[in-house]
Amino acid sequence: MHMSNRRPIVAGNWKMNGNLALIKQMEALFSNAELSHVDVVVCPPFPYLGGFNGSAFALGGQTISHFESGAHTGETAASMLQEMNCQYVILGHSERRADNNESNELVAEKVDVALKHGLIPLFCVGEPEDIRESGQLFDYIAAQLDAVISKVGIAAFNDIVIAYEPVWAIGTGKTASPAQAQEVHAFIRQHLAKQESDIAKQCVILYGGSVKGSNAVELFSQPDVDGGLIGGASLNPEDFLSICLAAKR
Ligand SMILES: O=C[C@H](O)COP(=O)(O)O
Repeated sequence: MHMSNRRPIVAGNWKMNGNLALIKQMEALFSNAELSHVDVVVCPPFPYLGGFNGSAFALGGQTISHFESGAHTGETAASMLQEMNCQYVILGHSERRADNNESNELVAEKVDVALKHGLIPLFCVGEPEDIRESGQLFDYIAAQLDAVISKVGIAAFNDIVIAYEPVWAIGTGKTASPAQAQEVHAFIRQHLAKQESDIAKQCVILYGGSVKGSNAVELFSQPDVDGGLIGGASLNPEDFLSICLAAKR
């Protein structure tokens, strides 16, 4: 049997929350934690990226512009995140798709720009509740994946992390069951495998949506779930640490 060597990732998405005090608390707690089994990422709002000192975790942005630079007021370039020591960037989050009308095609352009600047996209896919109820779940996820595959090519998925986040589970306390998460993660892997089976086996796929210390072990123990993208619980250092400790060993 082929054994994957996928390394777990737990990423905290602070969204538009947090402050300098939270950075201090996080750094104090995480600098003494034994987390050699997992890559921990924190994605704070842009102004706070420069406020982190230690190397207890990697940093990520929450979006980038699809432009490289220039007269685009309010936007942030991939090269700037790279200069501010970011290794990751969240792209295609459902909140940006909804609040900022980000289409599958725009998300694909951003993934392309991120890769060109050496950032690892945390590329989010996931269905709203009505899509799941109408039986279009897999077509919907496939279209989100295909837009990026056709823009950057399947080989680029060596350097892309996928996050499956069912929209109905985000910030609602309504977590996908471990079986529901596994079903979609397996589908994503099979969909990639239609193009390139080794890349499908190696691709890290995170689950996001109301992950907490109390449900993380069960979610992360699913065979195709390689970690999590954590919103609300990433704002509480102890909760976030317990989720990181729950990653597969
Ligand atoms: O990016 C993180 C997700 O949107 C999950 O958020 P949540 O953990 O608050 O449900």
